[in-house]
Amino acid sequence: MITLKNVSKIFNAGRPNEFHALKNVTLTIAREKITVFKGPSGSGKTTLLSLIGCMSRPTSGRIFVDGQETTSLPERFLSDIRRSDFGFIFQNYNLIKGITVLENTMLPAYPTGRRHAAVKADAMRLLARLNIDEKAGQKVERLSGGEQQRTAIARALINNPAVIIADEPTAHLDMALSMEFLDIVAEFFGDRKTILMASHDPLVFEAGIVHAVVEMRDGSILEEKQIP
Ligand SMILES: Nc1ncnc2c1ncn2[C@@H]1O[C@H](COP(=O)(O)OP(=O)(O)OP(=O)(O)O)[C@@H](O)[C@H]1O
Repeated sequence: MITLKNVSKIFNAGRPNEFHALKNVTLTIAREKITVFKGPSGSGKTTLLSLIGCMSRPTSGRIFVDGQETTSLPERFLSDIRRSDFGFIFQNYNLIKGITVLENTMLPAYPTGRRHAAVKADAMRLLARLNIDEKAGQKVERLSGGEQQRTAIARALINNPAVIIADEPTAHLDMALSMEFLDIVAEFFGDRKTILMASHDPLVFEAGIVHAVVEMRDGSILEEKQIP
């Protein structure tokens, strides 16, 4: 379970361009469920996901991941948690050009100190399950959009994190590939992982696999809907 208590984020505090991106957000996110954050551009979805994923810190408020308060941890513990507990799928995939699908998939595992051969075997297994193992040796810049997405999914899974964070995962995909992404989410993550997605895309927030939709507006939560 992930809990946020009175979480606020102010950018450029004390300057003329001070901006309150999140205002006193209190929220409980169920474990092993799929939660989608929707809302207009600028409503705070990405800011919220980056705070939950320990990529930045709130200006005030507290965040707990499975009972552990992440907001009080020093940076070096925070980066350990970020690596072990969270997998990230970014809107533009953030794959590293010039290296292969396999190397991109293995990257988040390097700082964990796991044996190279074991990580490679896991990466190849994931790529095979995602039906992209034939491209393992190919540099990522030559992949199609759907293949880049599947590489990003494999990379997000390599450390077997409990939580997957996907920010606008279908933004660059056509309808068929967006549906494929949702099928992969249902098949791979099912009820074993906590999935948090930010999306404008009705295909995502109206998908049958989604358990909760949190609607955001101007840095606050407008509505929280549990889908039976
Ligand atoms: N580093 C920053 N400095 C200043 N303002 C920022 C910074 N990061 C985000 N913001 C502002 O905070 C607000 C919320 O941004 P955020 O990216 O969380 O919105 P979003 O709901 O994810 O939007 P989108 O759907 O367009 O991705 C925006 O107005 C944005 O300009």
